[in-house]
Amino acid sequence: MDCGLYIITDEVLAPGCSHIQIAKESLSGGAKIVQLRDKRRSGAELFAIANVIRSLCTENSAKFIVNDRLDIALATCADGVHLGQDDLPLSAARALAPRPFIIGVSVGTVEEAVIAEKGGADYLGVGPVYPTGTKADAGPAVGTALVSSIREKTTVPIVAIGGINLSNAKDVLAAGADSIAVISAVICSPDIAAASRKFVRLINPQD
Ligand SMILES: Cc1ncc(COP(=O)(O)OP(=O)(O)O)c(N)n1
Ligand SMILES: Cc1nc(C(=O)O)sc1CCOP(=O)(O)O
Ligand SMILES: [Mg+2]
Repeated sequence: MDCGLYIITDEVLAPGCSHIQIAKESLSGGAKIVQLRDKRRSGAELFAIANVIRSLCTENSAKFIVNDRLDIALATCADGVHLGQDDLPLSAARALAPRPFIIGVSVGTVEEAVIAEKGGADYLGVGPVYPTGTKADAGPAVGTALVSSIREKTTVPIVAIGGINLSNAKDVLAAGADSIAVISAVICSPDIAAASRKFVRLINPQD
């Protein structure tokens, strides 16, 4: 998987800013992966939104991932789906969606990470690295030490998530993360494109 800045959309945190607007602006700031994450909208609404973000990601050579909803991901030709430990099991999702379809899996321990890699996950969402107010049930922060431990035991890309901002992102990368997933530090910023660009420069200082 081509890594880089991974932006997750959230209309609740950014009132007045739609999933589509967040995707458009973060892509213009250089995001390489956009995840549509919405716990409230209907399937019909998600399908319509996902179709637009699918096109935006294609135009910007970025990957499009749908959170939780494999049905929406498949119906809109998304590049992949992100599944948590309580979502559709990885084995069931993989049976419906063979590679190159991307399946990312959330992990909060080394054991979960090893199981997810063995089960065919294409990347591991490791978190919450730092405390976050964005996801109420995220659990306690695992710290960069868990990123390093998972790096030692697995080879698939690590996408670190949870409380990551411009001040701590370097530490997360130094611990072995391949990509950084961000919600509030980008979408609560008055200029989503500019905030994205700053993360992109941290992730790829050579560009
Ligand atoms: C990249 C990435 N990592 C972790 C998550 C969290 O997924 P999950 O545990 O299923 O929680 P919800 O996001 O569904 O509330 C994620 N979405 N993306
Ligand atoms: C969606 C999500 N999943 C997490 C996990 O640990 O699995 S933390 C999180 C929220 C990340 O938002 P912010 O960048 O605003 O902290
Ligand atoms: Mg989920």
